[in-house]
Amino acid sequence: MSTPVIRCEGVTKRFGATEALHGVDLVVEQGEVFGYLGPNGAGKTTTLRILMGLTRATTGRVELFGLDAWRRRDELHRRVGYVPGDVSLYPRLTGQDHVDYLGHLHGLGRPADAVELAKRLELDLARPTRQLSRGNRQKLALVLALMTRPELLVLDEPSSGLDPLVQREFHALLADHVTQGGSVLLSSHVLSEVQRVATRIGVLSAGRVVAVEELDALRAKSLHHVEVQFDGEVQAAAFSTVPGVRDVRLEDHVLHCDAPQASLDPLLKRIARYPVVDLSCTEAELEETFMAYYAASSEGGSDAA
Ligand SMILES: Nc1ncnc2c1ncn2[C@@H]1O[C@H](COP(=O)(O)OP(=O)(O)OP(=O)(O)O)[C@@H](O)[C@H]1O
Repeated sequence: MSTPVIRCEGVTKRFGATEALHGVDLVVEQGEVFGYLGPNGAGKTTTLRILMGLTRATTGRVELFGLDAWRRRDELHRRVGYVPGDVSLYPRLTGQDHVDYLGHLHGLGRPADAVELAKRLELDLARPTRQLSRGNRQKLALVLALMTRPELLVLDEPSSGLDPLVQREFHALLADHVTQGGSVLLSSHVLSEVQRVATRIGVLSAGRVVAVEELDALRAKSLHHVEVQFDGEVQAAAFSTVPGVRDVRLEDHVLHCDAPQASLDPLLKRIARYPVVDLSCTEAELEETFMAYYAASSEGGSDAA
């Protein structure tokens, strides 16, 4: 197997009395789009800053392409494009000035890619950055990260300020990056932001990775809302005992419950034991499935952690 693009083992990070990370293990393989999910304060930004060599892990092993993320950070910066959550730009310089400066640092001259990328994201490179909205600053940071054609993109909540059409183009850019052999780590506090692009997700809760899952596996667990009207009295226990079925409620002979795909067949067989008047079954949003499985483990991931 090839060397992972990212490998974290037992990573802890202490800020004085606060321990932000308590033994993070994470592996991202080449060609993956990995969604790093967690509530505010869970430690996502801290992990990303450690990966970028901007701060040092208190303990543990952190490697990019098999190289130590802290000791080899200068060399690694040339291979990684990073978009932080709070983009810092020179206020008086235009987007094009930033492009030219970074192009010069990377020995790229005047990178034509940047103009094309800006066009795709509908960004005007001629304006001084102090005039740019939050979304446009994010777009410029993305252009700057992508124009050097990095092997890995590390993105901290990258699309939160982008409108839906631009988000679609942004996802297409990520897909192009992966087609060309690149990899992506993107953090977010909502699944909906990463579900269209990520192939795997890791869930960070209060400084610990509590789950890593293929997105397809999460889809297979996808909850269905089931509602059944019976012709007479039934007992909740008849349905709550079906494995996987959750949140069983009975109101006036109407059953409401949630069931993952795998539980639908046994649940329907149980329902069929009673006279049914009406029935509906609708698939929940993936975000809802995600919250149902991980909300409990994500509680307590606040800034007070
Ligand atoms: N420089 C610092 N000094 C002290 N505490 C810090 C520092 N940076 C982060 N923390 C603390 O570490 C924890 C994790 O913060 P971090 O910013 O990594 O979380 P996050 O998951 O990125 O949250 P958000 O989604 O709100 O950006 C928080 O409790 C935060 O207050």
